[in-house]
Amino acid sequence: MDCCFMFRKKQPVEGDDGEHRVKIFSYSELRKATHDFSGANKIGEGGFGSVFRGVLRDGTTVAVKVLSATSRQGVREFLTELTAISDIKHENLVTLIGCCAEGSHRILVYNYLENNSLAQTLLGSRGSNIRFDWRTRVKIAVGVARGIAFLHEEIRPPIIHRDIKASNILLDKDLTPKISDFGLARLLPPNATHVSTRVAGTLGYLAPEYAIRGQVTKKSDIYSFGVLLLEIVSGRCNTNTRLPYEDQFLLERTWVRYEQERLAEIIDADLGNDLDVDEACRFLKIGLLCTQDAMARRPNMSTVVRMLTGEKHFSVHRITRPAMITDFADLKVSSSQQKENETTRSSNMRSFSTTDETEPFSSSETPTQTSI
Ligand SMILES: Nc1ncnc2c1ncn2[C@@H]1O[C@H](COP(=O)(O)OP(=O)(O)OP(=O)(O)O)[C@@H](O)[C@H]1O
Repeated sequence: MDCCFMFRKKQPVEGDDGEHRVKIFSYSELRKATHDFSGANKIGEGGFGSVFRGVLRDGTTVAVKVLSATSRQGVREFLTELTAISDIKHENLVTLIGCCAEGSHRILVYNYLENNSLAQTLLGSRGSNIRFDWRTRVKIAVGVARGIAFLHEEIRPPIIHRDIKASNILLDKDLTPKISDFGLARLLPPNATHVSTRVAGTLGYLAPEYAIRGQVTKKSDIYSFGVLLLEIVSGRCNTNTRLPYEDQFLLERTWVRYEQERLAEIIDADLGNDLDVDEACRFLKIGLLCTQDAMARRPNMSTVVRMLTGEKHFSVHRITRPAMITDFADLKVSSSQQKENETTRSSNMRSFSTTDETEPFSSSETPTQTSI
């Protein structure tokens, strides 16, 4: 039998009254809903555990996430954390409906999103019937950016997602993007991270300071979003080892084309003529802005939203090429193009416009670039 667990918020969301409820499901109800967690009902497997499609007694279709790494957490502690997460509601975040914490079982119940993840639909090799036209991609990019901005800037304390990537962007029936897995890092035992368990699918999204030093800040989410944005515009995964070596890494490839002033070649060919090329190139440049090595040079998320929507216009701005970008001598470019690129590479930077020069440099980190 369902019941409701009354909780006083540990970490209140601004503007709320401090009182809220988390729906508690019994293990037997979730077992029934998912046909005993059958293989046929399994829709995914992630670093936190397995995900099953289920139908509740009232007919609601849900996604049931059976957590694997949290069994050491006590019921009260688990519910307290979950209560904080379930308070967080936004159009671009997956809604947590409730949970189960019986014995060693720790299970989360979410709204079911009909159109799967961006990883499976836009980037997946299995193909999908969804047509991601340009306006849909804009809606997805802006929606994800708004969801992250909400987590970073509108709730207290802010939530750093830590794992922004295409498989964590789910799509509802109208292709509205919903970010999943936010706040779940709090449910892990101390010193544990689910990221390392699925590093292959995550690696290309990790900011250098996160990958090398384990340093997690809002700016590491911004970096991951930048990579995701390149994927949305190009329609391809950030890493594709089936391509020739120089094309395998999307961020590198985008940099090469940017330096060659051939950025439009990065845009997904499937879009045909159905797009605004200038807007798509602007999105790619925002992706490059977000993936700069220096955290202070990456814009914050609400600024990214305004850049994407065109409310913040580019005038003069500089993007620094990440140190990891290799030398592209093996790329087949015309000799005149090559010459032109040499000049650009020697300065190890590129410029494009934005009306706000100050924002990306707002932290204490001093940029070392020269003026354009
Ligand atoms: N609310 C949901 N509605 C529909 N499908 C879902 C839902 N939540 C998860 N899924 C499916 O389950 C899959 C696994 O999700 P999960 O978030 O556990 O792992 P992941 O994102 O693939 O990997 P990781 O845990 O490393 O981030 C998703 O890719 C998606 O296909």
